[in-house]
Order: sequence, then C-alpha cells, then structure tokens
Amino acid sequence: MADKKNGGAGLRGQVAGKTALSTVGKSGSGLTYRGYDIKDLAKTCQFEEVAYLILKGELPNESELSSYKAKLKGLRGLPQPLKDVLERIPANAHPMDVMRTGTSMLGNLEQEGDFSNQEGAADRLLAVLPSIICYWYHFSHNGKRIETKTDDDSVGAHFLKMLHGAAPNNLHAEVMNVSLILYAEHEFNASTFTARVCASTLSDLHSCVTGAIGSLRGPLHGGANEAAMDMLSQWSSAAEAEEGIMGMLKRKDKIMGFGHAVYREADPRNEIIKDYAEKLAADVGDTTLFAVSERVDEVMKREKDLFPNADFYHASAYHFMGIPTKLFTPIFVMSRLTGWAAHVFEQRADNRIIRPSADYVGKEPRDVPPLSERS
Ligand SMILES: CC(=O)SCCNC(=O)CCNC(=O)[C@H](O)C(C)(C)COP(=O)(O)OP(=O)(O)OC[C@H]1O[C@@H](n2cnc3c(N)ncnc32)[C@H](O)[C@@H]1OP(=O)(O)O
Ligand SMILES: O=C([O-])CC(=O)C(=O)O
Repeated sequence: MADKKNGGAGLRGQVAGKTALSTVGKSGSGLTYRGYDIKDLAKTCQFEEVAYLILKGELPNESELSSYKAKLKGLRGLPQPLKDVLERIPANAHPMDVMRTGTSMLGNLEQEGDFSNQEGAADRLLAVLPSIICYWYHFSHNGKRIETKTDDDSVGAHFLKMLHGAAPNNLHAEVMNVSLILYAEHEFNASTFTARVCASTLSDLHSCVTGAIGSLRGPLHGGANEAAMDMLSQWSSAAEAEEGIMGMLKRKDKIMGFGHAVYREADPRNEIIKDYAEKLAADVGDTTLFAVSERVDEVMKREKDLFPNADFYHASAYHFMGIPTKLFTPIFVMSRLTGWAAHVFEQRADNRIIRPSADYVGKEPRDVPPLSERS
C-alpha cells in the first residue's frame, strides 16, 4: 500500500505530466530552472535574465538582455479602463483579489488571440503586474493616482519605487531581485497545476493566470508568507514565540511557512532568503523579529523535525523593507507569472485535456422518488 507521503491524497508523488522547466527535490533538497541550480542563479543573475530563461528557453546574452529589459520597461503602463476598474476596488479588498481582477480585466482589453501571441502576452503581464498592484494600493489607500511608467532598471526596483515613492537602496534592490528569482518557478505546485489544467482546455493565457492567482492566494501555498508574518508579529520576544508555538502545536495548528509537499530535508530557497533577512535585520537595527523567527525555526526542528520553506523568512525580509504584509503574496505573483506562463506554453505544445478520474464513494444507483413522497 502507498504510504501517506506518496498516497493518492493530494495526488502526492504521482506523475501528472512532463516538464523541461524545473526539478524540485531531485537531489534531496535541490531546485533547478532549466538545468541551472537556483543557488547559482540567485548569486549571479538579474531576475530579468531568469525570466527570459524560463519563458524563452535559454539565458540571454548581453544584447538580448538589454533589449528584453527595454521591452519590459515599455510595457509598464496601464490602459485607462484598467485604471478605472482598479479605482473601484475598495481599500479593504485583498490585494490577491486585485491581482486576479487586474489580470482578468487586462484579458478583456488586450486579448491574447492566437497562441502565436503567447510570448508577447506573457511579457506584458510580467511588466504590468507590479503596476496593477501599486496603482490600486496608492489610489485606494492614499487617494493618489501614481505614474506606473517608470524608468527603473529592474522589475524589483520598479516595484519598490512605485510602492515607496523613492528609489530603493542597493540592499533592498538586491533582495527584491533575489526574491523574484527564488519564487519564479516550481514544477507542478498547486497554482501552476491550476494554470496547466486551464491551458489543457485550450483556454487563453489570462484565464490560466487568473486561475493560478486564485490557487496561490491560499495560506497552504503562496499565502503562507503573509500568514507567517501575521503569526510572528504577535510575539515580542523569542521566549514568547517559543511558548506560542508550543501552544499551537498542542492544538495541532499548522505553523505557516513550515513543511513542504515535495522537499523532505530542506527547501533550498530558505537559506538564501534567511541570509538576506538577517542582513536586513542588522540594517534596520531589529532586535525582535529576526530572533523570534529563528526561535520558531529552532522549536519546529526540535518538536516536529520540520524545516522552513521559501515563505518563512520572506516574511521578515519583506517586513524589514517596509512592505505592507498584505502585499507579500502579490510579489510572489509578479515572479511566478514566469513559471505559470512557461508551463502554459509547454502544455499547449504537447496537449491532451487534463481530466483524471475519481473513486466514487456515493450512493448505489436508486430510483427518483416523487416529490410528494420525500420527507
Ligand atoms: C511556496 C509554497 O507554497 S511552500 C508551502 C507554503 N505553505 C505553508 O507553509 C503552510 C504550512 N505547511 C503545510 O500546510 C504543509 O506542510 C504543506 C501544505 C506545505 C504540505 O502538506 P503535506 O504534503 O500534506 O505535508 P506532509 O505530508 O509533509 O505532512 C506530514 C506531517 O507533518 C505535519 N505538518 C506538515 N506541515 C506542518 C506545519 N506547517 N505545521 C504543523 N504540522 C505540519 C502534517 O500535518 C503531517 O502530520 P500527520 O502525519 O500527523 O498528519
Ligand atoms: O511546490 C510546491 O508545492 C509549493 C512551492 O514551494 C512553490 O510553489 O514554490
């Protein structure tokens, strides 16, 4: 009989298709994008190079990279009808719902049409998603209509500049760059699988991405970075955090930002973002949040032998850069768009509609009783 980890529930351990995009946990705890180790990509590349690699198949050379960056810069503007829609979404809406609605509205205004337009449609989404969230955020929270056609060099710096109204310092730009690389692609995770199922019906890219955003929103997936921050911010010391976690474990609560469906020993993205969270803590003079996070990490190892996933230290890293907690998961969207779109392209290139079967556990066949005879 299959064990729980690889049993039927959640399709765990079952192969549901092929991909040339990434490997997850192939060598214990590794992650590669098109054969390149995530650690090397995070150390040496700009996010735009990695986006190009994922979407177009190979790393760009210098001139390809500079044209790609120029292209993305030119695609940051929002059409007026999309601004009108964003202006009608209230401040208390969840920013992931704003991303979902923004993507869907863009699909009405700039239809993908023939699949030969797919790369252009993906580049447009990659360029415009940060604009969508920042335009809505400033309008709904401060009544301000911001300019989204900025000239910043990178997607990460563009986002931080629109959010804070000033260019980020070098450390913040570097952290955003690495964070976007770490979140870009991850094989058949729930949101990507959503996108592929949608693509398998030969639907359009905006529908695939809209559905994927909905799947990423949940706290068991991308929403965990936000949920981890909410949890961590209750505690004002490491000792308090330890007591809190012990209580949660006793109540059998899930601890957000820990565990993984595929990795068994560690999430390779964690050590990279943890180092940056520590640097940022020193930079802002934090004496609480990083220590609280580390204690939670220690207690989870000791009590459950569970490790932090990519989301856990992203919470403190983003917080130290002054990013509001509710914008954490939308940043994940800005990056994962690359993986989703590339999986849609892959699905389309070798498609069969995804339609699994179910074990029926309902009633045996029976007659329909007349309405008057039903109790
Ligand atoms: C970028 C990402 O999307 S990474 C994932 C982000 N999500 C989270 O951080 C949410 C918290 N984590 C979880 O809910 C889970 O670990 C998931 C959803 C990521 C993976 O779920 P599964 O594959 O079902 O987990 P897995 O089979 O490894 O669980 C083994 C045991 O550890 C427990 N466990 C797993 N994660 C946690 C956790 N975070 N807190 C407490 N217990 C946990 C499970 O309940 C299970 O216990 P049981 O055998 O007594 O039922
Ligand atoms: O692979 C998964 O199940 C979740 C994950 O880490 C990701 O999507 O980045």
